[in-house]
Amino acid sequence: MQIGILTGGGDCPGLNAAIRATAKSLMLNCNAKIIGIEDGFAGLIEQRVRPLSYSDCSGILSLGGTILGTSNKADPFNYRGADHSAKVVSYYHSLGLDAVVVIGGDGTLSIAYELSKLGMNIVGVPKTIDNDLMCTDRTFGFDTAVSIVTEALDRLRTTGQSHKRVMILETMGRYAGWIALHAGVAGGADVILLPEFPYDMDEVAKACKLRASDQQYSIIVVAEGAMPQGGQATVRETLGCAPDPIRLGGIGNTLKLQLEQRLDAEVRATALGHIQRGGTPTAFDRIFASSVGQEAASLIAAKQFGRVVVMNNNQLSNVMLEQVANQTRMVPADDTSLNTALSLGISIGVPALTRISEMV
Ligand SMILES: Nc1ncnc2c1ncn2[C@@H]1O[C@H](COP(=O)(O)OP(=O)(O)O)[C@@H](O)[C@H]1O
Ligand SMILES: O=P(O)(O)OC[C@H]1O[C@](O)(COP(=O)(O)O)[C@@H](O)[C@@H]1O
Ligand SMILES: [Mg+2]
Repeated sequence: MQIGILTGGGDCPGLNAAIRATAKSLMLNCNAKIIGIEDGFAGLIEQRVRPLSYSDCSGILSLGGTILGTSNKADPFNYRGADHSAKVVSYYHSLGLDAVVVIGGDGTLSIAYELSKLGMNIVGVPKTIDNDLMCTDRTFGFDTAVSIVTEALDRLRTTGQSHKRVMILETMGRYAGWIALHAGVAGGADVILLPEFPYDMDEVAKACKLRASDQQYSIIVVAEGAMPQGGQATVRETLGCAPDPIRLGGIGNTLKLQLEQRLDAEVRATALGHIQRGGTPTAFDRIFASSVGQEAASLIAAKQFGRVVVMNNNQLSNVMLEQVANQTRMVPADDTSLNTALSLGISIGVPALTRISEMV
C-alpha cells in the first residue's frame, strides 16, 4: 500500500505530531510506503513529492510547523488563473497512490472534497488554530494558540495595571471568535469582542469606564474578524494571487483610536499575529493530533475514503468530507464558554437586553 500525506492551509502546532502518527501507524500496521507531498496542494500541482521513512517521522512530535511545508494559496481548481485538477488526479494515479491523507482546515478540506469527487481516495484530518471546522468539537492547534494568547493576556495585565491603561489584544481566528473567547475567559478579560456578535462602541466604552471605577484598568480581547454594529471586518491585506485573498487584521488599532476619543484613560493595542501559530504544541495538542492521525490510518486500512476524522464529546469518529466542506463553525449564542463569560460579567460589547433576546 502506498499512501500520500499533505498538510494544507495555515500551519499550526501539532501538524508534525499528526504526520508522525499517521505515517508510523500506517507503516507499522499496514506495512505501507509513505509519500510526503510538499507544500500542500502545491506539491500535487507542481509534482513535488518525496518518500518519508520511519526515521523521517521520528523526533518531530514536539516540533512546530510542518516538515512537509504547506500553502494557503494553492488551490488545484484555481492556481495562478488555471484549473489544474485533472493534472493533479493523473499525477496521483501515476504515483501509484492508494490514498492521500489531507491534513487541513475548512479551505483545504473543501478542496479535498472536490478532488474526491474526481476519483481520488482521500481521508481528511482536521487542523487549525481557528477551531472553525464543522462537525468536530476541536481542531488541534487551537489549544496551543489559546495558551499563547492567555500567556500574553497575563503579561498585558501587569503592565496595564501598573499604568492604569486599557489594554487591547487582537487575536487570529478569521470569521470565528473561538480563540478570542477561550483565551479571554482563561485570561480574565473584561471585554471580549467576537465576529459573531457585532459590538456597540458605547457598550465597550461603558465596560471600560466600569472597570476604571473599580480596578482602574481594563483588558479587551478582540478577534480579528470582529466588527462594529452596521460595520465590516477590518481587512489587513488582499493578496494578489489567492482564490481566497482576504487577510483580516487591524481591528485592535482601530478600536484603540475610537476608545481614546471616549475615555480619559490611555489605550494600547497589541496584535499577536503569527506568534499564535508558531512553536511547540501543548501536551493536549500532541495527544490530540496523534489520536486523529492514527485514526486516519485506521480509516485508510479499512478503505473508508472520502471521510474526515472528528472528535466529539471526547470520542473519535468520522464524517463525510461533504459535511465539513464549504462551511465555517461559528460561536453559537448558547456556547458554554460564552455563557461562562457573560455570567462572570465579561462584556461582549452588546447591551444586556440584546444579549438575552439573542440567546433565547
Ligand atoms: N470554501 C472553499 N472552497 C474551496 N477552497 C477554499 C475554500 N476556502 C478556502 N479555500 C482554499 O483552500 C486553501 C486553504 O484554505 P485556508 O482557509 O487558508 O486553510 P485551511 O485549510 O486551514 O482552512 C486556499 O487555497 C484557499 O484559497
Ligand atoms: O498566514 P496568513 O496568510 O497571513 O493567514 C492568516 C490567517 O491564517 C490563520 O492563522 C489560520 O487560518 P487557517 O487555519 O484557515 O489557515 C487565521 O487565523 C488567519 O486569519
Ligand atoms: Mg480555514
